[in-house]
Amino acid sequence: MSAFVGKYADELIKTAKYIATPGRGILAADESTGTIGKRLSSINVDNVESNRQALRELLLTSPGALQYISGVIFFEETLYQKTSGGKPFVEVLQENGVVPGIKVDKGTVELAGTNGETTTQGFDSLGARCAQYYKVGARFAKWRAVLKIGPTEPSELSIQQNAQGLARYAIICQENGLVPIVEPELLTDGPHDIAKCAAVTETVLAAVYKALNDHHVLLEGTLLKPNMVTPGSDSPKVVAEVIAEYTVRVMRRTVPPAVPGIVFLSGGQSEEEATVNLNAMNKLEVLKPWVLSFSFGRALQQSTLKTWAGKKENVAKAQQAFLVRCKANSDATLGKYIAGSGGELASESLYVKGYKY
Ligand SMILES: O=P(O)(O)OC[C@H]1O[C@](O)(COP(=O)(O)O)[C@@H](O)[C@@H]1O
Repeated sequence: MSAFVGKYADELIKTAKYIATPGRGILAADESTGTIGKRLSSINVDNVESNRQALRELLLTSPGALQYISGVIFFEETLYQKTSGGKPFVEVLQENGVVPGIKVDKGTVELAGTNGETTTQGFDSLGARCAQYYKVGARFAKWRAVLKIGPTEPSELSIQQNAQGLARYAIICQENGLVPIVEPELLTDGPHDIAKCAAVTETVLAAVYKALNDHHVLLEGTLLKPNMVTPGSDSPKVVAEVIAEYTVRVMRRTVPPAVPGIVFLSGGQSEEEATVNLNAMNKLEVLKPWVLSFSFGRALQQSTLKTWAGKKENVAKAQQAFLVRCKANSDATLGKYIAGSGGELASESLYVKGYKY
């Protein structure tokens, strides 16, 4: 049987295509309570709901920024939050032509018998949760599978479990009207070189697309959120043009043209690195049948977070920093970013060894 064509098929295709509009990308503001706690503690701010709300309000009401953003991923708590003036965040997005999205996974657990490999949880009542999120305005979802590169990793077990998980999640979303963002992230930790990352990313993506096909997922109504292909964190760095060449080659070998957009995660790269790498991919003169854009968390928020530092009097300056990064990444989706023009804090490394999300 070919792809599932449920009642939402046309809408899914339209939404996925809209999110993948050149010049726009996704703000990943879906940090779970634990993850946002780490970000807030880096600026000495308590991880309480009012502070989480304040940070998200700062981002979403940033003057001019949303013109560069086509979708925002929320954590469940944020989906139901409002501005201090009482307007639901979902409405703020809708008024600006931005699609609200929701993280539906429930984090990772260790696969027994492996060297710390994981699978992602969140299938309990997933269909009902998706239906409820659709009711309150969400139109796309995200589920993150995490794999690592090591001497014997990723194992076949981890590749298969994570590919099956992503595919099962994707079809449940589509049955309920949400465009699934399929996110198989290979962590950057390790001494491997870029060729190794390329080989492993290729194998993992091939398994993911086989599983999506097996589960009858409508590819036109999906988006892919992969890691960029880079050397491991303990290996010498390479220039953006090399990263672009390896990354686009792997995508060309594995991602069907039916997929409208590939929205990269930033995975601990500095804001500037992530933007420059995306820009280099879009400058490559080879056939790229999908839009190449961003779904950055840290690489869109870091200088904003630092500038804000939890203080009301810094909000306007922090919003200015956010606008600069949004515009920089928008330019990068068009291959028009001028390196170094994206703010002074943007080159700071965001990599943390063995980072637990
Ligand atoms: O563990 P969590 O809380 O789901 O967070 C993982 C984060 O990683 C992402 O998938 C990608 O974020 P980065 O661009 O910072 O790597 C975000 O969408 C998400 O907030």
